Amino acid sequence: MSNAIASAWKRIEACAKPTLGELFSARRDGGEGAGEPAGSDRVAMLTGRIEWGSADDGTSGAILFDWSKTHLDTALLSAFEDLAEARGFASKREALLAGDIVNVTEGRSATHTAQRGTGADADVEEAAALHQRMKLLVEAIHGGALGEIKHLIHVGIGGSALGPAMAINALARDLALVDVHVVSNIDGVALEDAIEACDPATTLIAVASKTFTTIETMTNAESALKWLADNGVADPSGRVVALTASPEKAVEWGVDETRVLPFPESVGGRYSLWSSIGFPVALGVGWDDFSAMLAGAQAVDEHFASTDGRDNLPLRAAFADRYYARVRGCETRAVFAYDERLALLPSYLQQLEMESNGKLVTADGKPVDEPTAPITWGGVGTDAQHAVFQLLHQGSHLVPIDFIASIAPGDALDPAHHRILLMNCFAQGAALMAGDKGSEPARSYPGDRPSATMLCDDIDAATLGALIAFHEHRTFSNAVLMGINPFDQFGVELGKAIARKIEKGGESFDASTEALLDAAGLA
Ligand SMILES: O=P(O)(O)OC[C@H]1O[C@](O)(CO)[C@@H](O)[C@@H]1O
Repeated sequence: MSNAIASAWKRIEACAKPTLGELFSARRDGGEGAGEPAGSDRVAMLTGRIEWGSADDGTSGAILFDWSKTHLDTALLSAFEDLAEARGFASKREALLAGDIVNVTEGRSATHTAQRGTGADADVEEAAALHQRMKLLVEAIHGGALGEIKHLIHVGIGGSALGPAMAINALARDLALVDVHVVSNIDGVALEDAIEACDPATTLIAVASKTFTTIETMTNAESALKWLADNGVADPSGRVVALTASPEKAVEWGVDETRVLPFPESVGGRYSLWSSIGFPVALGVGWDDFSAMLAGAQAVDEHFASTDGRDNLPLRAAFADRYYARVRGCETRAVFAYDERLALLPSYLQQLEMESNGKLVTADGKPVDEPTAPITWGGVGTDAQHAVFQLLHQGSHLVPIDFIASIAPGDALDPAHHRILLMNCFAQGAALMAGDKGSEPARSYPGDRPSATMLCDDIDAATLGALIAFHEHRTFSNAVLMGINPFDQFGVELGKAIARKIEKGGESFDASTEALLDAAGLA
């Protein structure tokens, strides 16, 4: 570790640890904290907005990012700025956005931002050409080129499924043009659920796999085609669209080249919603919404690319993430979406953050000397309040929390629904921070528990794009602060290799695994 990195951490660790209450009042013992912004000045210091679009054409939107209920203060912000500088944050960000090799272990660039127009010219042009093909295909399908299509079964897993599933769940509630079902699990129950809801005569299958080799996806795809064939579809392969970075494999598998939408190898699976992996979103809710999602993400890219230090909101969020993981020993971070439309966001962020930053070595192969990605978990408010918030308020773990909410409601019912939803969201943040002494130990709340709030104007396609891009850049910023490569995922390979060996047979394993195989009749 360089001296500059070590000394930035020394400063961070030596910072005083005022409580959130003290930070808001700037009153501390011994006169400490004099000059520290308090009250609304603190809120102003730690709150920022990212906006996009124009009110004239109805495309405007914004997200307010309020990190004031975290323990970040001026001393920590400045020490973390030094850490970011020591880690070469600005040049690493530039390398990412210029399409340089940032995924060093695989010798690749990471060009997901180019898919929404932020990146090197050649990458942006390649993305525009892909989007043009995708748009033509979506419009042709909507226009009946493949016959009447009412349903899409999107088969994929991990990054090839979580983004489409989340986006469809958020955006296709009232206006689905095509009824989309995302099937990921190899458990046949998942595909059965989808096919029961679809009419084979009007169903299209999208096979989404970057590698086009993933066993779950290929097995589900074969079964989906068999279902079409068994149910009177004369040419099942004529009903398949392939979304992949391995177009030759898709063609070999039997998909007509005109229905293969190839995205670049440099777009990572968990960063691929912007590429042809977003096809079900475009087909399900229309091209305009898919484009709006890209535009919302691009607005965040612009902020991320052009804002320095503590004012860079994804980087500021990463300062707090690193602080809680390393200084306060928090092993998890929870995300609660106070909006039914974002019900699948916590699972999406789980993959994004844990697959990117759950690592043991730095980008140059040395052991990481700090805790890497915390475990991301979460759920939907207010349901989670009545299930897991007991531990968050009174448990022995310190869990930094993100709240995400929308000012505009997603429902047309009595406004009381949305009012109560938002009041609950804000009340939880306030209660976690303030605590309460209570009349007896069991009824007391320690307080001083941190949270951040992302308050969206509305949940629409652009907002969803902006939220995801914010978390992509937050994840990247965390990786830079730790010196790790967020773009590989070798940790998932060993289990896959052992599953292949089991399938092949002829190898023996440990006694427990052998006994389990035996008990299940797989030995
Ligand atoms: O898109 P593919 O190649 O089928 O891979 C699916 C998922 O599997 C993983 O490689 C993990 O096993 C993810 O990174 C990826 O999103």
